[in-house]
Amino acid sequence: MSATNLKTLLKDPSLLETRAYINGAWVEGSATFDVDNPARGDIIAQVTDLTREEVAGAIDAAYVAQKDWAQWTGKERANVLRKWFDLMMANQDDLATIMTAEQGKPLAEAKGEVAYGASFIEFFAEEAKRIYGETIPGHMRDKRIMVMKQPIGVAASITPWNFPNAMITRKAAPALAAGCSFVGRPASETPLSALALAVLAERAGIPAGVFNILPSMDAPGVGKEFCENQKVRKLTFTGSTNVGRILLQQAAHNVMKCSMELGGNAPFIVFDDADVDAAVEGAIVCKFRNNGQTCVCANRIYVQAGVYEEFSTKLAARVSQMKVGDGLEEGTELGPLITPAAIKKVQDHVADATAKGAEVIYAGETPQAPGNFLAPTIVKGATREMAVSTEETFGPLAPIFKFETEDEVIELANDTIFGLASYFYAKDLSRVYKVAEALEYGIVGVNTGIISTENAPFGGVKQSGLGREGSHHGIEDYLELKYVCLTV
Ligand SMILES: NC(=O)C1=CN([C@@H]2O[C@H](COP(=O)(O)OP(=O)(O)OC[C@H]3O[C@@H](n4cnc5c(N)ncnc54)[C@H](OP(=O)(O)O)[C@@H]3O)[C@@H](O)[C@H]2O)C=CC1
Ligand SMILES: O=C(O)[C@H](O)CS(=O)(=O)O
Repeated sequence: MSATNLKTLLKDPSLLETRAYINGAWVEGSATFDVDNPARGDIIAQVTDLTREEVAGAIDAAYVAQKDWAQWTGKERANVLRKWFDLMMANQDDLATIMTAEQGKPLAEAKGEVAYGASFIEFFAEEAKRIYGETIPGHMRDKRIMVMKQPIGVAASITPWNFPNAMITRKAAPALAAGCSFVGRPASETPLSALALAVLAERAGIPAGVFNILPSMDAPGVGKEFCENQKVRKLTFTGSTNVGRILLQQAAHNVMKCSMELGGNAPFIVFDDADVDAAVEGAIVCKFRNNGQTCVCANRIYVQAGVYEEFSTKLAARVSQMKVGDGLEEGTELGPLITPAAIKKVQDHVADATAKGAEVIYAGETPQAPGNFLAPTIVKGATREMAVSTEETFGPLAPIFKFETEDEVIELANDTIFGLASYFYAKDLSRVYKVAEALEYGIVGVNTGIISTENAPFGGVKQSGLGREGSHHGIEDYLELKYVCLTV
């Protein structure tokens, strides 16, 4: 397998930045860390490794810059955000190539993520002009009530490796639109996509200090700085529930306003009255997007007895056609997993399920190559006693559970600490309405396996998170309400 030689793959090699972006300057740290290509195992870049103290300096700059940024009119902020959107779309191919090289997803998916990420900037550029306050009838004859919405201040962001572009823009776009400044620490596996966003933010004219990208291997130290630094007023995190808990505990001391997009355990339910072929296609996109490495992927597939065999057979046949390989190569549908540890977690779930009675109905052939490849596995006869029923697999394992009744599957689907995304296929209108109401999740996909859009409020209930990202709701988390009581 040849070395990646990423710069040679780009139309604009200047997008491949390895320095931190702080206060409008590109900063070399005293140390660097390696970024590798999960499909080939080779090192593709060495990125500045900031210390907690250097991150604190970036927060100082963001704090100062935010005061002026908040004075810009909504339209002025909208204009630079729109330019950022236009630059992202003009550089979509290069941003996708950088993403595939560091994260592994197939190029087509990476291009899709760039467009998805850019859509949040486009959407919130528009919202920047529509941050309305209100007046409320006074409670006394000489009183008038006015409600203002003001930016909360410096917003700190910690994001995962699985969507290294969109998870950042889904936070930075509403933050900047609201008049906040932004300090973002990307995952150590995927800093290059974040730094390329900073290159384009600078070109768009976003003022120095308003948008900062702070690569660092010291995730715990940076997290503590974000939580303990009094100049930070907002923490927004996307990642596992375990890390979300740590951050919430740390943020409690300063009573920090937090948004949490955490882990999932999505049920994907197929009722007897479903269009089975549509359900199979929905299961493919829902289970195998990013090779199963998304928080909204189907983690448990429940199929009603009447269509259980038909669905299982058709799903196995469809998955057997999917190509596993290097995301930079034409035709690849399933890229590598992010690390060897991610492979082991999937293998452990397969071993646990088969040890407890599950039947493997498809096991793909993993390419013998240096990358973190793992071909998909489908099992049926899954039960709630198996790890895959309570733990998020985050990889290419599709466990099929059989169920008999609607009440039974609702109980099974809701029996989890998570509550992010859920999906079901059915035609009966009464069933659709009742099941959508009964599922304890922030998101319900009906006759679809993909729900991601900037137009909708994305987020979870229970231990899948706090707050919503996207839609007009998404900007509220970056605003404070101020009640002004006027005596006239
Ligand atoms: N609800 C949602 O929208 C999403 C949820 N997730 C969930 O995240 C998990 C997979 O993503 P993964 O990246 O492994 O999740 P992690 O929670 O391990 O990591 C997420 C981010 O947090 C950082 N981090 C890790 N430990 C700490 C700490 N103590 N303090 C501060 N930051 C820390 C990581 O840094 P580093 O990588 O450098 O260690 C990374 O940047 C799954 O559970 C998935 O469901 C993922 C994406 C979206
Ligand atoms: O990180 C994730 O899994 C994303 O939130 C999923 S989505 O927003 O692309 O659906």
